[in-house]
Amino acid sequence: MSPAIVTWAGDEETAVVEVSATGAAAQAVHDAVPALLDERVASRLASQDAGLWGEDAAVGDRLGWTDLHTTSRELVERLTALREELRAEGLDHVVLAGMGGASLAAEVITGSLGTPLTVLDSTAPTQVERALEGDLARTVLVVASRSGTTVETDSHRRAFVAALQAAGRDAARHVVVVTKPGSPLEELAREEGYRAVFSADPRVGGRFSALSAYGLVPSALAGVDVGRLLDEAAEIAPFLAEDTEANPALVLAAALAATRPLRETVLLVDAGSGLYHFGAWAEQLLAESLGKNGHGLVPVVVDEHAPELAARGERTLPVLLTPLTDEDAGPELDDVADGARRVAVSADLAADADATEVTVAGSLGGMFLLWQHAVAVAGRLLGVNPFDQPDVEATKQATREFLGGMPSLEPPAFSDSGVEVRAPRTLLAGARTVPDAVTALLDRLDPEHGYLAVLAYLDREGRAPDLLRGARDSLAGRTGRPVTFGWGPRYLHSTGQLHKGGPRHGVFLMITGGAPAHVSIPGRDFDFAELVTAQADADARVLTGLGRPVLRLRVDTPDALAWLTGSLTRRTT
Ligand SMILES: O=P(O)(O)OC[C@H]1O[C@H](O)[C@H](O)[C@@H](O)[C@@H]1O
Repeated sequence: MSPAIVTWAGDEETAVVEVSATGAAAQAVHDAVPALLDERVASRLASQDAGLWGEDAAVGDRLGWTDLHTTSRELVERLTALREELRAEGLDHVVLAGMGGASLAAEVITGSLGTPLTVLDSTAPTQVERALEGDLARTVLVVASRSGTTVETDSHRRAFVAALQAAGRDAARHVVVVTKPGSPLEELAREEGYRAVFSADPRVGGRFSALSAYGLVPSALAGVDVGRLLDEAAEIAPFLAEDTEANPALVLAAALAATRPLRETVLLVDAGSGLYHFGAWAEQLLAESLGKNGHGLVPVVVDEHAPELAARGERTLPVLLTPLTDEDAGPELDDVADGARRVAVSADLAADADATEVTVAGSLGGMFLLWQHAVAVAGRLLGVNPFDQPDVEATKQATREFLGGMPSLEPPAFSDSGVEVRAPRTLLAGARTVPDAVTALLDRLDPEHGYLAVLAYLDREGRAPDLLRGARDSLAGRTGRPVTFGWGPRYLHSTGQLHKGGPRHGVFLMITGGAPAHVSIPGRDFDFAELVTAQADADARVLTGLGRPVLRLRVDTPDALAWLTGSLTRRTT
């Protein structure tokens, strides 16, 4: 077995990021990094060489993210001024409407620093209703959408503007927009005279946009010192550009994408990193960047007690997100390979080098940039273009068709204890109870490569998260296979790409429903309840059309949800 690897980068005093790899992950680093050095991949990426992913990959101008720590600087002063201005008017409650890359980073940044921010990336009517019931007189709505056409974000904007007007407010003074230059949203913002418009660098895609206006505007308005975040990224950037074996991005990329056989399940484990929901951000980055053309890694966000960690298979790579502490700062300075900077590779870790594991630690700004570089290089290793998401559109198109009047999916096959069950007859195989229907779905799991995705189109606030977490763990224990969890429609902008475009090994348990609530979307002929239903119907139809097994369970009352999750948990322990 190959010796363990640890590499880190930072100034003379402390490491700012650290990556280690053991077992098969260390072997992958030994095997793959030399070629990355020969091909000068790190320096070419840092200088935005679009040819790194092959002649045919339409990478075009998608590499603007590599120097955001420099180009975003100019935002800092403007944001500080705007925050002061808003505060002076009593506008101190920030709501962010944005899907996927337009909100995940801000959620991590503000959550990690304990700064309050309401992230609205749900179309569950009761959840939207609750957000609208906040103190509107104090609310600043940040509408973030690169394309400017995302239906959820547009619907949230419409609902908020109407609520602000109904509350007698000058709504335009409460709205701040982040979008790309020339988008329909930018045009609308100018027409409506919204408070501020931030034109974000069009060369930066959503999941690579943490350090752009998408991550920085809502965070700064909520109260974060975003200059510090850029400083942290700037500290690590030179190390990521170096064609050396100590480059932590090359080490992480190789550990992720060059194991033989490929460890296709990546367990993202928060081991006390202190970073809030970093796993959810990295999940989108991995799933959308690498999950396409039948290839990809399946990221699974878990805690340290997840059954998947106890039963690590041959194809599972645990990636532990750990805190960056002085004790963790790596070997003594004597071991430093490059005298000028504290960056080194050690081949003699005391750790159990046979167990395959990766650990990653870093400052928040450093972590964003490290992972983006690593995933871009992993795309090259896996032979995919990390900057497109070719399969996301299918569900958007089907959603439009359902909203345009296409009849909803089939009637339920049967109901059991308040749970409506829908699935193709071939999948149900005669099941007449919920537990039997779930067993029929799990029977479809490939024992070597399969994963189960639990997808919940439910109100995310309240008891649902706890109930579903327990059910997820139980299903993972019962099947011995990885179980991912995603809130709909949020996951459509994250793992949705992988479900449809990645390896054909997923089986899908979709849970929908909730209390009846009518929350209208001004100017549209559908409301939030119809929108969320259309989105679930659409994704189920697209997945089924691709031959993926999908079991749909509808629960309309809290009791039915509690019964369902109890039944999933009981059956599995
Ligand atoms: O920023 P927007 O254009 O609204 O897009 C938001 C999200 O939607 C799409 O579905 C993409 O798959 C995501 O990568 C993106 O982050």
